[in-house]
Amino acid sequence: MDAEFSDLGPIWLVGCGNMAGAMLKRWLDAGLPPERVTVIRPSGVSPAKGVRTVRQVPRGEAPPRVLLLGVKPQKLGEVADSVAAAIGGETMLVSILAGVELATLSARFSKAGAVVRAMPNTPVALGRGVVALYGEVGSRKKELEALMRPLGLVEWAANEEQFGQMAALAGCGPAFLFRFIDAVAAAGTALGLPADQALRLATAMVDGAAGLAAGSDESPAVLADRVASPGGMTRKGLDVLDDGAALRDLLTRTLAAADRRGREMAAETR
Ligand SMILES: NC(=O)C1=CN([C@@H]2O[C@H](COP(=O)(O)OP(=O)(O)OC[C@H]3O[C@@H](n4cnc5c(N)ncnc54)[C@H](O)[C@@H]3O)[C@@H](O)[C@H]2O)C=CC1
Ligand SMILES: O=C(O)[C@@H]1CCC=N1
Repeated sequence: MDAEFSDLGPIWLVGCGNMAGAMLKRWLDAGLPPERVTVIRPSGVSPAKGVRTVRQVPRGEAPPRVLLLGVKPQKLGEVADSVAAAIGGETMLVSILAGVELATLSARFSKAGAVVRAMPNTPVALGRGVVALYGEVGSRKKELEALMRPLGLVEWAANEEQFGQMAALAGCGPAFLFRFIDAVAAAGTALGLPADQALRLATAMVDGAAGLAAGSDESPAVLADRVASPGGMTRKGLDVLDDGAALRDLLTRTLAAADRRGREMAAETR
């Protein structure tokens, strides 16, 4: 844990669903004191012991150091006025909303001392996620990075277009990989394996292979070659995936579709 991590906050989470909830879980697991966190959610149900949970953005309280916007992009209008009224110059506003541009956020939350976009993914719950960042946070950069580092790999985007591309790859990516696991399991079932066993094998295989790739200095191409014995089984399978760059083409179209939707959403909320 960073020395300064346990001193971060107060942090308010406006919306605490799948994504903000995953971030909170990891922060608490990493040692963030729960009493530094306030969750604002319609149910009023506390997501974790010791976390103050309220139904509406508090009024008349000292502004938080960090306010994480974690609602769906379509809900921005619903929470914007109460959030704008509650923040101050000491507040760093962190938005995880896909497709809502920095300029839109800065205009709505002009009182905030800093406004930044963050694009996490759900594996942050394990501290093995990715967080893309984009914005001008000035002197708050170290504090923001200390907050995000326990979540996994933290990468800054050079510009907002790149931030959207990072969102398509890493923010959406877990869903694409889950589809891949399902597809491998279905293919194993088609070979003749029992479905439950095929899913167990597919999941463990992806977990182990990803760990190997993450811990290796070799490229994925070299690691694939190490699996493929000359004249053996794997090469025949790779030939199918590589034919006409079939897998690469499929994923290029997949990420492009996600990126395009992010740009459409930005236009809709501009
Ligand atoms: N799910 C993911 O993998 C990722 C999601 N995001 C972004 O995270 C945001 C949330 O997405 P999810 O967590 O997937 O959705 P979600 O639907 O699970 O969470 C949204 C939460 O906002 C709450 N909410 C609704 N109205 C509210 C209000 N007026 N005040 C406070 N809370 C309110 C809902 O009760 C819900 O729990 C979206 O903007 C999305 O673009 C970003 C990266 C990855
Ligand atoms: O699907 C979405 O719009 C969000 C952005 C990245 C992951 N989920």
